[in-house]
Amino acid sequence: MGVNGYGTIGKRVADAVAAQSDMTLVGVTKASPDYGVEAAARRGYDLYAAVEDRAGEFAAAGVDLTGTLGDLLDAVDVVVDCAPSGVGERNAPVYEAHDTPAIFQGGEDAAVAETSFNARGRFEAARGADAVRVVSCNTTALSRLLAPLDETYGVEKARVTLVRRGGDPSETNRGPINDIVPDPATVPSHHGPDVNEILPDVAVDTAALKAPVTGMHTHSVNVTLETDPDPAAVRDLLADEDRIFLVPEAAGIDGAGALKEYAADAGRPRGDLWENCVWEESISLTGRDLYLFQNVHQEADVVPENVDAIRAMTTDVDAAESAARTNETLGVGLESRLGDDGPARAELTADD
Ligand SMILES: NC(=O)C1=CN([C@@H]2O[C@H](COP(=O)(O)OP(=O)(O)OC[C@H]3O[C@@H](n4cnc5c(N)ncnc54)[C@H](OP(=O)(O)O)[C@@H]3O)[C@@H](O)[C@H]2O)C=CC1
Ligand SMILES: O=C(OP(=O)(O)O)[C@H](O)COP(=O)(O)O
Repeated sequence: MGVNGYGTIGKRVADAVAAQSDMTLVGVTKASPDYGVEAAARRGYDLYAAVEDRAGEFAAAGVDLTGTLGDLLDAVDVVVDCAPSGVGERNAPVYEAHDTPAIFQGGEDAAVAETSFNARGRFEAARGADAVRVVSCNTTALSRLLAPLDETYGVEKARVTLVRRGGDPSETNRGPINDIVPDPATVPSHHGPDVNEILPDVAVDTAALKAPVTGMHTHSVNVTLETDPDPAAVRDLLADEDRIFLVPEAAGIDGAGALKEYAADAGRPRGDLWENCVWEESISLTGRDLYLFQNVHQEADVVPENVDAIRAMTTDVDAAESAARTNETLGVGLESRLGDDGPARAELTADD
């Protein structure tokens, strides 16, 4: 497969694909010969020009290219488009011209693909598809949370407030710098309808803000269930989800900064958190109303989803097996030894 757009998401998807024994990363593309080319070179990834007219910039910078986007498309059985939001849609005709199935990201409108994708909530719809859209980080996290709740208890209505990061750490041109703003000011935000691209029968209203932070998004979640389980049962249900990390109260992790530090200490590449991070002590019920807080690492949580989307499109591997393979190769499924289910100190290994 190939990655068209070796940026924040693209470089992570490239590494995740390269780690799969049943996949081959043929190469990646960039539009400009900036520092990202060194990351690709260190990993031995063949580099292609995303924009043919700009290939000369690479030669001028002394950067060797293997070819252009067209060459890459002719060499792969699927391309993962990780271009900036809205650019993927412009790339779609090129993929079609090369008869190369494509995976798009959440910055594209749902109409760019035959189906939106989330391994937990909507896997089979991507089987054999020519165009699939992996929903964005927020929608990925909400789909992972609402799918087991709806399956087990029924969801009467979900209401979520999203406090989104203003931009990624490397994006110095974004904000807000000194404000917290409704974004969009209209309610509901686009996130609810995006969740319905994955879980069409779940009623969910979302309201979104942007804050002057870069590390992670934070969700304040309220779900009215159709039954009234006890909090321990909900906790156990979420604990069984490999892509949900229950942050134990005893760990003293109080926000994104500590979460990212925890991930780095755990040896995660780039300090990435592929999992939803749910504060365990926040899980509470008032009658049928469930409440919890979760953090979302926007740069990372869509990465295992892209790997599973490739399998859904190009193989007959089922959802459970694909997720198990992806989780095993990447090491998805954080558990703190300070939590009830965590490995005892004696069981911890250097890889934990
Ligand atoms: N960042 C995030 O938090 C998340 C992003 N997404 C989605 O993922 C997608 C990518 O976002 P992100 O990784 O942040 O973007 P970045 O800006 O970090 O990376 C975009 C990459 O695309 C390359 N590029 C530029 N123009 C083209 C083109 N015409 N064709 C192909 N590649 C091109 C850029 O090359 P160069 O660097 O050389 O200019 C860069 O490598 C978007 O749809 C976004 O909405 C989804 C979830 C979270
Ligand atoms: O928050 C995100 O998308 P979403 O809010 O549309 O779910 C992604 O992190 C991409 O966000 P950006 O388009 O502000 O970089």
